Amino acid sequence: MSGGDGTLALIGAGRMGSALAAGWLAKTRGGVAPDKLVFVDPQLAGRAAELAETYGIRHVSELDAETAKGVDRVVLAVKPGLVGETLDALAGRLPDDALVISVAAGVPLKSFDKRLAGRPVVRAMPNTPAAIGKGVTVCVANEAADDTAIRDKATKLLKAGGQVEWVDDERLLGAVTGVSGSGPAYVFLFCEALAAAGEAEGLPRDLAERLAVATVSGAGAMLEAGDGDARELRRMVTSPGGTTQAGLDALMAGSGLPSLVRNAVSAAERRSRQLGNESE
Ligand SMILES: NC(=O)c1ccc[n+]([C@@H]2O[C@H](COP(=O)([O-])OP(=O)(O)OC[C@H]3O[C@@H](n4cnc5c(N)ncnc54)[C@H](O)[C@@H]3O)[C@@H](O)[C@H]2O)c1
Ligand code: PRO
Repeated sequence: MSGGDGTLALIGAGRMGSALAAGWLAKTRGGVAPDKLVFVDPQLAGRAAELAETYGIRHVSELDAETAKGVDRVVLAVKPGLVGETLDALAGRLPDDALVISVAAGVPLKSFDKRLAGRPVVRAMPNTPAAIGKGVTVCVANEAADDTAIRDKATKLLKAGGQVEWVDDERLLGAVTGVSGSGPAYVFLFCEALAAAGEAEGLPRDLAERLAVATVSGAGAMLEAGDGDARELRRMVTSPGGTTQAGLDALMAGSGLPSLVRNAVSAAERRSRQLGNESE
């Protein structure tokens, strides 16, 4: 089981919340019993609705006092702008020692400390590959959660989605959001662009899409296998004066792909700080 005998409340069962819940419910990874999980969301839809139906998970539109009594872990996955009001509604109901894990981009620990005085809070940044156990989550603890047993409890829960890393400096979470939180979207965009380019060169659309998906996932699997870092693996594909070199030269023309990626991560990091300020 994923730590504790109490109920795990997922507040905000949208895209990220349901990706996390899929990991908790996977027997080999999360092993959270469906009757120990409650979805708290006024509008249960999509993947979360499917999970609720498949596993018979209880669903409420807000955390009522009776349900809240049995809660020992809360994962908060509402939009950053809704964190404040959601916490205000929760604060008086949650048991004092309930662990709160927030995945809201940008929302700082101090916003939680202000509303949940003394409660252990972990601010975490996961990503959607958590749904298949291939995600990565970076965490930072507030003072009340800065304790091995509490960190272990959070790690155990978040590990159902993949790797878990901890940092001590909360300011790093913005850069983490820019790299791994938003990162899957950059990779998906690259995959879309690769398929579209193949189609533009005359490949049938469905073949171009299959080639792009196989290439992105094959390259990712090689990185994961650890038979070399990204630079070494890239060199293995690149014959001097060959086709890959011609393609890479085009990717590096002008300001080049590294500069575009640098700008993307920086823009996401900046937006994360803005979301934090807007959530105050
Ligand atoms: N989507 C991602 O890749 C990703 C990655 C990391 C972190 N996050 C963070 O996760 C959070 C949710 O993002 P998302 O993409 O899943 O958004 P989403 O819109 O898919 O999900 C948000 C959910 O919150 C629900 N909700 C709204 N008000 C609520 C309330 N008062 N109580 C309970 N539930 C309520 C909505 O009905 C919705 O289902 C955000 O804070 C985001 O920064 C998202
Ligand atoms: N998705 C959320 C957003 O786009 C946070 C990281 C990934 O704001």
